[in-house]
Amino acid sequence: MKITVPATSANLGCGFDSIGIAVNRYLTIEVLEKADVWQVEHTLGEEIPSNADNLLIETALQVKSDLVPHRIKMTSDIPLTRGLGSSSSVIVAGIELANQLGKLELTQDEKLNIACKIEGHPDNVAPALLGNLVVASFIDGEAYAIPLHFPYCALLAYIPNTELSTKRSREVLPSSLSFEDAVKASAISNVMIAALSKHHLHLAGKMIEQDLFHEKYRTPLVPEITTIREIAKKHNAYATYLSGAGPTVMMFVASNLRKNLALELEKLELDGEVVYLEIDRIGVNISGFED
Ligand SMILES: Nc1ncnc2c1ncn2[C@@H]1O[C@H](COP(=O)(O)OP(=O)(O)O)[C@@H](O)[C@H]1O
Ligand SMILES: N[C@@H](CCOP(=O)(O)O)C(=O)O
Repeated sequence: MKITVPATSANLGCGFDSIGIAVNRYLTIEVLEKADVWQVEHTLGEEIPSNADNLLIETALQVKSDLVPHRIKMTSDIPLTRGLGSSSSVIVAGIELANQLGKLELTQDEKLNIACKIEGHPDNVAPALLGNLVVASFIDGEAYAIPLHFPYCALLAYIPNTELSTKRSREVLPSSLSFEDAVKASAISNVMIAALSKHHLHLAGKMIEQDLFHEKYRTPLVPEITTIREIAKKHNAYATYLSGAGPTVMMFVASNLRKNLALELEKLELDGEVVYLEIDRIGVNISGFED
């Protein structure tokens, strides 16, 4: 059996902790034979455990504690700690692993609620589970998610070589906003999602870049976003935003303009890669299950 989960790009600027898209980088786990203890074979680096301490297994055992251990092959082209939802992909894979091995027949809502409880916010786990664009909430332990069609446009990401953990990037956020700012921030996000749902990418992009929730606090951690945004604007990109907690910077741009924008960004010779991405429309996928 194989379980494949896409990467995700959360927030879309003003949709902090609520809105995210699935993108075409993937974590795949292949469930091999039963074993005495859990084994996770991977080449993701020494910091990632290869035993039951791996987040995949920790998650699966939180869902069902008496699962029979297996040997698992894990592969991933989602860069870790870069703002592309690597932890959420593993959490969603772990829930699905427990669901399949434990024959739990969990509903999408149940999977979403478990994933949100573990991750703490819904904006990565919801699109990892459902694909496409998802608007979600996780309040007082209860999660809701509405999948929407993300309009056709190209994605371009600048992925720095440096890591920035979500935990660290959340530490710079304020503990409260004024009532006035909260009203503005929510109105901006409401218009953004309405514009996306009507495929008005220009207006959606304008709103994405007016975020009041998090980007201004995080910009000192990813200062290159300012230059990238200026160049993206010159190339008529719809929007530039900090993907998740960063440090990846995501751009939405018309397909015919993406190549020139990428070439221009490469000229900056930043310490990172400029990569083409597309929307994943499917979310988690299970294949080859044998009883
Ligand atoms: N394939 C994986 N297996 C086990 N743990 C993982 C894997 N991918 C990510 N993680 C865990 O998630 C952490 C990164 O999560 P986080 O800081 O939220 O960044 P990201 O934006 O990549 O989700 C890693 O340091 C690691 O602990
Ligand atoms: N809303 C969260 C999203 C974190 O996404 P990640 O991909 O960086 O884990 C935040 O902005 O903290």
